[in-house]
Amino acid sequence: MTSHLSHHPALEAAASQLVAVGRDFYERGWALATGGNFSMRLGTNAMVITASGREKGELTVDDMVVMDLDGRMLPSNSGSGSGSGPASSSSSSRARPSAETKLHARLYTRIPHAGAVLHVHSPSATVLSRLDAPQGVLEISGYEMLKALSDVRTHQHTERVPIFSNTQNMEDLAHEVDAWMDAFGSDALHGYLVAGHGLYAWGRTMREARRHVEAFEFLFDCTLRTRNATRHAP
Ligand SMILES: CSCCC(=O)C(=O)COP(=O)(O)O
Ligand SMILES: [Zn+2]
Repeated sequence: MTSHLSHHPALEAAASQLVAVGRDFYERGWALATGGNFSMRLGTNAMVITASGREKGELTVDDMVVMDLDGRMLPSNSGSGSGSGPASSSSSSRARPSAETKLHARLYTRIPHAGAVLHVHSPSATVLSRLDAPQGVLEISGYEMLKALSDVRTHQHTERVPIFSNTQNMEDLAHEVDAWMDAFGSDALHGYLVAGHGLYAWGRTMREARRHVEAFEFLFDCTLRTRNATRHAP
């Protein structure tokens, strides 16, 4: 079966990676039902992102929307983002972009090396984000797995994962993320949590972004298990 992307190999390749990550994260329980969204950068000022409201374990390459980083839908034949203006091809009529598109776009704007952004609704991220919401940050140190995060060289590293309040207003949430990066920088940042909602993580490539999500999931799980064990210790 041909898809509406089949004449655009680079875009189709990115869409295939988004389909694959959706299936994998669904199977791991990190993107159940319609929870989560995934994107990849296309050139300097564009990205391809999953359509809103789709079951993330059942995505197809047609469930993708091409957007510029200012929030305009692009024709899906624009590929590298060279096109601009309102969409004229099938991508606009087939699908609306993720409700969280602004958060992805802001990350690509703020972090020029980011090539993929992954958002998951995993149980451990969701629970920890609620538990530590009052502090506004989750601090993790002492685990060898920290070294799976890019540029981390030692288990003694302290990873500070900011936690933002959840809201349905994505402009407000994007503003909170911006303000945090203005205050603390983004160089040491690999991801952030939204309270009661989930995790955002990114990487230079899809492979690195997936590794970061996996590492965070492991670290969140260990953190929860450790807290549980400590609570039940005699
Ligand atoms: C039960 S999913 C609620 C919306 C959400 O948080 C999410 O990650 C998926 O939204 P999208 O518009 O990208 O499908
Ligand atoms: Zn979400």
